[in-house]
Amino acid sequence: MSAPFLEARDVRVTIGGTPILHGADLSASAGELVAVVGPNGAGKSTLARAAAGLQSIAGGTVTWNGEDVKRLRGRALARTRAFVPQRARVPDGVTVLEAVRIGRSPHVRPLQRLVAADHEAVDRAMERAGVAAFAGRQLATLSGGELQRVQIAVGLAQETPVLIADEPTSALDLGATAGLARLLRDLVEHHGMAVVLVVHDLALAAAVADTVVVVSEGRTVATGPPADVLTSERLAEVWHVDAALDATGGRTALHVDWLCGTSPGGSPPH
Ligand SMILES: Nc1ncnc2c1ncn2[C@@H]1O[C@H](COP(=O)(O)OP(=O)(O)OP(=O)(O)O)[C@@H](O)[C@H]1O
Repeated sequence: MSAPFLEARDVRVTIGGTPILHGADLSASAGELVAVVGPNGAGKSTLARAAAGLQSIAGGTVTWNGEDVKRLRGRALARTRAFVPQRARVPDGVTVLEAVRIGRSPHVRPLQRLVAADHEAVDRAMERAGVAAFAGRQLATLSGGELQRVQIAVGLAQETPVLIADEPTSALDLGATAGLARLLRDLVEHHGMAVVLVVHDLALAAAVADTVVVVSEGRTVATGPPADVLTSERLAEVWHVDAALDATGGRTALHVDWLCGTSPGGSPPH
């Protein structure tokens, strides 16, 4: 792994007078998959948006290859990172193919048509995200999981060195989730990409990530390899559950004592 391509340090975000992030850090290098985990409302999406240059920050720094994200705009930013949002906007009358072609637009000169290389990139992205079979369907007719895969295809068509995906598996079935896990690993291992994945499934995070970043109450509270970070002590402290990560033989599982613990927001189990 090289020096961090994306580096967000001590990021502070205030929305409508309310502090949302007050000291969050996140970095990602080429060939690294970083999973951002944490409870509901911890600030994961806000951090991902700030890192992607989509959320203005009140303090701290976000740099891409050493350059302040504020200096990157429009097409330059869109060629640097793809951002797969948690909730996709679904414009009326747009097909899957058209949406993925829009994803390609940062590479197309203004008022120019897509050239052969762009069509190939669009086809490749649809194939890899598993949406080619319904390329002609209107977005508004898709299931939640199908739409989520289209969002991934849109991001892949951008062919950026960095992909930031905010809970891209939340609507996916088990097989589609495993397929996406393999795809993300392929992007970092064989294409040298940096991938930032916001995800709730800690077993999945442990399986795919090189580095796990734990965000809690607007701060980064731990960063490191999954087994070092997702300890039972931290699961109790941050998520208020009695649980243990089991990562043996290439399989990961989270063993949770579902009925032990406290209600959300309560104190940790004893
Ligand atoms: N535009 C906004 N206006 C007011 N509050 C906001 C806004 N955006 C986010 N927040 C608040 O900031 C906090 C962090 O939100 P964020 O979406 O970053 O959390 P998250 O960790 O991604 O949560 P989840 O896991 O539930 O998706 C939440 O309490 C949320 O309600």
